[in-house]
Amino acid sequence: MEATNGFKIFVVEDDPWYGQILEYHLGLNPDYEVRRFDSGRALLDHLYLKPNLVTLDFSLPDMNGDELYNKIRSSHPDLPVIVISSQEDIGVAVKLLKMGVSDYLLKDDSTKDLLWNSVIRIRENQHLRNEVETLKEELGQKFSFQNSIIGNSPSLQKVFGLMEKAIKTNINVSITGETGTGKEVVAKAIHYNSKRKKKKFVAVNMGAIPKDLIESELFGYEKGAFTGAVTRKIGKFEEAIGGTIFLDEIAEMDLNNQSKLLRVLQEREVTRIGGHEKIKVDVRLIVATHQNLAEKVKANEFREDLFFRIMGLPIALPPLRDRGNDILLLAKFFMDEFCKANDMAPISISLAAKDKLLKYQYPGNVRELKALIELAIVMSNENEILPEDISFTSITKEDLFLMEQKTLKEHTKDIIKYYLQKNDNDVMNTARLLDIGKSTIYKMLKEREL
Ligand SMILES: Nc1ncnc2c1ncn2[C@@H]1O[C@H](COP(=O)(O)OP(=O)(O)OP(=O)(O)O)[C@@H](O)[C@H]1O
Repeated sequence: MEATNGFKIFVVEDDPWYGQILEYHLGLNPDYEVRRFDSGRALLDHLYLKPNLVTLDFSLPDMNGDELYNKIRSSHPDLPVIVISSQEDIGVAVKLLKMGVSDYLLKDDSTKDLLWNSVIRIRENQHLRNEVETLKEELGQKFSFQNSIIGNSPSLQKVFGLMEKAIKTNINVSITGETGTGKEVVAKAIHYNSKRKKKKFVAVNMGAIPKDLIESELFGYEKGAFTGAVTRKIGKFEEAIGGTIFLDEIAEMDLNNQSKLLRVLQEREVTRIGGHEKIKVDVRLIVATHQNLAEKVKANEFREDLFFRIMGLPIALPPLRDRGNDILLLAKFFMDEFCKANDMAPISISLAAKDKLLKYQYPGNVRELKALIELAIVMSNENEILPEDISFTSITKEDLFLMEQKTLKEHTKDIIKYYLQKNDNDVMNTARLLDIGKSTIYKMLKEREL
């Protein structure tokens, strides 16, 4: 950090000689801007100058350390304070540290060095905290609707409208949609645009955890709760306190674990396995599934009471094939993203290739589109994506049929040819099977159309 943007340290010390020593010593670091005050009042009057750190002599003429510290904390709760005292009273030290002072140093021969180290440590902590804040901000930006959820089809606009509603409150949210439609992206965007954004978004995939481990994963355990529990483990619910827990593939949960989850949601508190303490868990719950939960309730595979508790605000994500032109917006987004990440110049896409993308059915939805665009870029000449660069791995007969650009007459010929081959060129049989006149087939054969 440059001196112009220095780290401001305010030293409060009524003994001018000792104050000068501290001021001189700390001033040896050119990054520090040190100012000295000789009373608590003088410091309070200058807090508007926004120091980064304050050191306090415990016994000042106008007030003592804890009184002054309380006053500082009430107006500047995040300002780190180091107390320097000539009293070797462990009780006072513990009390001040409990109140939240960053460090408590005794006035002796080693004070200067201890102070020097303490300032470095506090500065590093502040730096890390700022970095975390900036990253959280960036993450929030990244997950703002416009940046993270690409598309403006009417079906997606409807989803955005519901998300806006979800963001304003703490209501539970249940997201449904085929695989790869962006359920997790939506859950994250709700979290990072809500009041909870500074706390954690904790995602748990219920389908990926063996059922015997779900309880300990979600609610944690105490040391010694079972063989192998060598340390305490904090569960995902506790981890998400103040934030959001996202339970993906909720339909995969077995009935026993469903009851445990229901209890936690009703009581809003968890008890770690092997523990007694009830821990309040203020979390927003978002669940997702690609299955039909109502059907599972009917089949007695999902508890009805849990179903109603988690349903909250339901958001149904449309499959990609129903989002029209969003396919091309997403393709462009993934093209730019991939080129940027691989230090390539931006690439374009031909009209015929766009057409090919629009005709496909995308069983794997957005995830599949992303993968096939990335592959198409790799296969291309790096200037333009052409139809032959695009290959669909999970192609269905329906896709193939729609993708072939043929007239109805051409399709008819293909069908007749197919049936003729299948029936050993038996015209009578083929005509009967297709319910058309045999003369139509003879005519086509004569004109060499088949
Ligand atoms: N509208 C969108 N805009 C940009 N990227 C998207 C969009 N929807 C999904 N994605 C991307 O597609 C991929 C799959 O999304 P996501 O994991 O959220 O889907 P999902 O529905 O949760 O899938 P699954 O059911 O398999 O868990 C991710 O890489 C995600 O970033």
